[in-house]
Amino acid sequence: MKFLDLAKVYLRSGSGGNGCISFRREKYIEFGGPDGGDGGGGGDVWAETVDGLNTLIDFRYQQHFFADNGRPGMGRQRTGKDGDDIVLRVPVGTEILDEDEETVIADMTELGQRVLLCKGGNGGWGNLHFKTSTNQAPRRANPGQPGVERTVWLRLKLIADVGLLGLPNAGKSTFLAATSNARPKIADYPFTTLHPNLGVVGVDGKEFVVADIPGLIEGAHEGRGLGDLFLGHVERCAVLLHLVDGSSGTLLEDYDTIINEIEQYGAGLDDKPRVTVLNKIDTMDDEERAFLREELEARSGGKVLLMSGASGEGTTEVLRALRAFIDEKRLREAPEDDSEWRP
Ligand SMILES: Nc1nc2c(ncn2[C@@H]2O[C@H](COP(=O)(O)OP(=O)(O)OP(=O)(O)O)[C@@H](O)[C@H]2O)c(=O)[nH]1
Ligand SMILES: [Mg+2]
Repeated sequence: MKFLDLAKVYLRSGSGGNGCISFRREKYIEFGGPDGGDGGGGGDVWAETVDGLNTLIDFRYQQHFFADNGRPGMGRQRTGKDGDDIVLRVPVGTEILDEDEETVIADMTELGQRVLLCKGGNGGWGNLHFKTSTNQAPRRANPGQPGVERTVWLRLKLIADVGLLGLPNAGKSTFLAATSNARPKIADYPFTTLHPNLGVVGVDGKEFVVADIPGLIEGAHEGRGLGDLFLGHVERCAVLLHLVDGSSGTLLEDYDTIINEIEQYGAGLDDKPRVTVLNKIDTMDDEERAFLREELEARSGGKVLLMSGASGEGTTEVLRALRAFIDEKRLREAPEDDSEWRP
């Protein structure tokens, strides 16, 4: 089971522009000297860590990054325009690997870190450069150097911000599918190997990662050993989202089952902030909603949100509640040196 986000990208820096062959032409000057300018440099391809990203999902939509070519030099000593650089914006924590998927080219651990992946080709010299004492009218200029092509992998260890809890059939997958529709489930990446019950959801322009973790609780329950990787992820969750199926007819028992499992599991899971949701409210009328909510609030000792993953009702409020806990945790953990802060 891997919580890794992977993306393969194709990069190419720009070629340099050709140098120019040209001679001065002015009134009263019969044989003007060479005045051909140099070609512009080709654009580079860089990677840079930026704020506000915590997945590689953008690279699902764009995999080719080609920087612009430099423009050729021109007469009257004019240098060609440089090609624009192109910058891959990646989250902090991204590793960049060579095509072999083993050689690490760069480990992007700090905010604002920049690494050059493909250098643009140099522009060629114009004939101005080739003037010598013996040759005052060189008919020679250099071509621009070609750009560099390269394929690299981006690899990011995903941090699950939210752990999704609930009995089988509570509606976890439905919730993930409904809330991650604008940003598709990570499992749908054509180029990743991920646990399927993991999704990226977005609310108010920020995204976070929700991981379905009941498998892990069942595992603990049966006394099976669990990988450190997995535990690490749960420990780093900012908040747990507990979905309780309001249509099961066994609301409080269902709730207790999960709470017992959390307590047995240990690893600080029961100290995590929790958002409790009464799900499948599309099956109930207002009276039933109010009644079940009251029951659940009394049992959980906290606020209960109402939601239907199927109809979408209440999902935004749930996402916002999760978001608030995530923001709070990130603020709390922000070091004095804010370079590691990851929104
Ligand atoms: N009426 C209604 N049905 C829902 C809702 N959410 C899920 N369901 C149904 O409940 C059943 C289980 O939904 P899933 O999303 O697969 O539940 P799950 O929690 O992922 O289940 P497991 O993967 O088995 O743990 C499906 O038949 C869904 O169509 C809801 O909000 N309203
Ligand atoms: Mg499911």
